[in-house]
Amino acid sequence: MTQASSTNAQGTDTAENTAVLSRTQDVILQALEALGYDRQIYDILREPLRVLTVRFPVRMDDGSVRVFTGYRSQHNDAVGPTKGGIRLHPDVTQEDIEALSIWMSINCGIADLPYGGGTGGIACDPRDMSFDEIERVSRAYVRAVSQIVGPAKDIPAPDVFSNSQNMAWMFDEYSRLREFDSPGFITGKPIVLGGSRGRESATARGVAICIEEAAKVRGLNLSDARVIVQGFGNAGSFVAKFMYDAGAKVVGISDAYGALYREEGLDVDELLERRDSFGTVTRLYRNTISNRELLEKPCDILVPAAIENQITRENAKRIQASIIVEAANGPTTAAATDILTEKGILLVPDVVGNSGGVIVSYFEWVQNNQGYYWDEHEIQDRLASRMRMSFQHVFQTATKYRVNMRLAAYIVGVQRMAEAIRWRGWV
Ligand SMILES: NC(=O)c1ccc[n+]([C@@H]2O[C@H](COP(=O)([O-])OP(=O)(O)OC[C@H]3O[C@@H](n4cnc5c(N)ncnc54)[C@H](O)[C@@H]3O)[C@@H](O)[C@H]2O)c1
Repeated sequence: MTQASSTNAQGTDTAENTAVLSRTQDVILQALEALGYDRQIYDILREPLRVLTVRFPVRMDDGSVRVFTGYRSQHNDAVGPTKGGIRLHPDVTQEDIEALSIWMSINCGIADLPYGGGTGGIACDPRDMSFDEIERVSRAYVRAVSQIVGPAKDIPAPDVFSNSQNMAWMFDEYSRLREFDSPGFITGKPIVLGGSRGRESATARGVAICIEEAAKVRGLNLSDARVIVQGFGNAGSFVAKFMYDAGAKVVGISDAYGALYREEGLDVDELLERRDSFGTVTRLYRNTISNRELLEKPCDILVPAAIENQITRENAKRIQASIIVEAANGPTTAAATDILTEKGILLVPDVVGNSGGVIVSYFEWVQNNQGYYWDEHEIQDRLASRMRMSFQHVFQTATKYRVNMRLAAYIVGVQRMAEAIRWRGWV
C-alpha cells in the first residue's frame, strides 16, 4: 500500500496515509481509548486472529495452467463466527483483505449481529476470464480455504466482482466436500439455493435508509436533492435507482472507465438496462468525464460506491455535497475525513452506510439454519429498523463524545467485541 505524498499549506511535504490497515488501526485505538479499555484489547484487535494465504492451480480454456493467489482473513471470533465477502479483483492484496475483515467486525458490532468480521479475496480479473474459467477459480478457491470456513466458523458472501453465481458454485463445491448440503456456509446465494429475498439490493437499500436519516438531520427534502453515485455495480446502481424512484435528481454516476454528469438529471432506468454484469455502462455514452472530476461536481448527496481512497486530502476541500454516505469500503482517507468534517459535511462512514448487505446476509443465514423463509416484506421491515437503529446509535454517540461519525461508529462497533473478549477471559 502506498503513502501518497502531498504538500500542505506551509509548503512542506506531508504523507497522506492511504494504507487502509494502519488507518483502521488508528481509529480502533482511538475508539478503545474513548471507551477506557486498556492496551491489551487493542493488541488483540489491531490485526486479524487468523489469515490464510492459498495458491491454487486452475486449468484455463486454452489448456494452460495458471496459479492464482487467494486469501481469507478472520479478524476476531470472540462474538461468534466470522462473516464477510470474497473479492475478485486484480489489485487484491493481503493487507486490503485484512483491513476489510476488521471493517466487517465493526460493521457487525454496529448492526448488533452475532458475528466477527472476515473477508476473502482472489487476485484475478474476472472481466478477462470466461464463464467456465471463473467457475473453476471459484470452486478451486473454496477447496483451498475449506478447512477454515463453514456455517459455524466463517461465512463468506459477495463483494467486488463476485455475485450470486459465484456464491452458488462455492456453495455447491463446499457441499460436495462436506457430503451434505450446507446452505448456511455462504450467503448472497440465488433464492432457489436458499438465498434470501432482498439480498441483492440490501446494501443499497441500507445506504438509501442512511441517506433518508441524514437528510432528516440536515432538513433536506429528498425530492429536491441532487445525487452523485460513484460506481454502478451492485451497491451503486441500486442506490441510484432508489434515489431516482424517491424523486431525487441523479446528476452523476460512474464506473471504472469514466463518469456521466448531467445537470438536468440522468435516466437511471435506461442506464440500468444498458449496464453489464460488472457495472460498466459509461463506455456507451459520449461526453464522459473522469471519476475525479465527478466527485467535485455540484450535488447535495455524494455516494462513493466503488473502491478505496477516492476522497483524499487533495480533493476533499473541493467536494460540494452536504451529505456523504459511504457505500464502498474505505473511500475516504483519514485526512479527508477531517477536512470534510471541518467543512460541516455530514459523513456517514462505510461501517454504517454499507451494513445493509451483511444484515440481510445474517437474515439469510438465520433462514438457512431454521429452514424457514421470510417474505420480502418481513426482510425489508427488519432491515429498515436495524439500519435506522445503527444510524441513530452512531449519530447520538458522535454527539455524546463530540467526535466525527467515523470515530463514533468505531466506538459503537468495537465495544461488543471488547466485552466479549473480556468475558471470555482472553485478557
Ligand atoms: N455488494 C455488496 O453487498 C457490498 C456490501 C458492502 C460493501 N460493498 C462495497 O461497495 C463497493 C462496491 O461493491 P459492489 O458489490 O457494488 O461491486 P461491483 O463489482 O458490483 O461494482 C463495482 C463498481 O465500481 C466500478 N469501479 C471499479 N473500479 C473503479 C475505479 N477505479 N474507479 C471508479 N469506479 C470503479 C465498477 O466499474 C463497478 O461499476 C466495494 O467497496 C464493496 O466493498 C459492497
